[in-house]
Amino acid sequence: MSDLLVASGLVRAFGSFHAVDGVDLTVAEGTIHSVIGPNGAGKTTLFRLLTGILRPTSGRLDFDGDQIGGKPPDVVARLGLAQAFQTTNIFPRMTVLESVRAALVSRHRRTRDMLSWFHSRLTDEAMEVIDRVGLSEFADVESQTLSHGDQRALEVALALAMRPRLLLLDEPTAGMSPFESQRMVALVQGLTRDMGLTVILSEHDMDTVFGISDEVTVMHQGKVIADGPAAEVRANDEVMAIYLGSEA
Ligand SMILES: Nc1ncnc2c1ncn2[C@@H]1O[C@H](COP(=O)(O)OP(=O)(O)OP(=O)(O)O)[C@@H](O)[C@H]1O
Repeated sequence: MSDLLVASGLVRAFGSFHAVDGVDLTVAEGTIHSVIGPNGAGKTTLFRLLTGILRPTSGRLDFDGDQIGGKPPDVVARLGLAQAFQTTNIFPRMTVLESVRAALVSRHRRTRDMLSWFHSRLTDEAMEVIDRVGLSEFADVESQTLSHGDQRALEVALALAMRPRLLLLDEPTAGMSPFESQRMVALVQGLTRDMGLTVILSEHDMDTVFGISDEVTVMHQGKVIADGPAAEVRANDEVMAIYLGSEA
């Protein structure tokens, strides 16, 4: 398996405070890789560095051979690294189909010159993505009326519309019922199994993390304190006792 993403000595400072403090991270293609750690460990800041929302203060970030550190989010997304964001409240009155079509339009950049064949191709492509996340029966439903779990699935669909090779998910099961969480886990596993997608996720629910991940990286105070195969990290008593506490 080749390495799709490699971060080396990644630092992001806010004034004199290092929210991400010399992080090394290697993510192999086709794997599910979780980044965990207590509140304030630096996970969200790390994700913002990966997607280009934040520029690294120093360090290197390579995605499939391209140095992406400091490149703007649209460039990073076009290279194939996309994050599912909580965006369904931006256009609450759009239907599921309209939302995914809009995301596809932004990828194709053909807004002005859309012939009818392009419209129908776009609809087919959108329906494919909607089907992938299990929302076919809700294609014509306004996104604001979807359940919380289905809204998160739509957010994954909007990211998939960018045809990413690497998908970032920040707490994908937050606020979900156990049933909704199981569906999200199955969706993420299907994306890697069927589409060969690589997934990096941050998650507080340890059952989800160790149920789904190939590799786990543990952060604390901006630094990586452990990483490796999920079973090894889970067996690391020090990590479990000190950093995961009663959640372990
Ligand atoms: N823009 C900013 N300016 C100053 N400090 C920041 C900024 N963004 C994050 N921080 C600080 O960096 C540290 C890491 O925050 P971050 O949100 O990355 O942690 P996290 O691991 O995602 O936490 P959580 O699990 O609570 O979401 C925190 O102490 C936070 O206050």
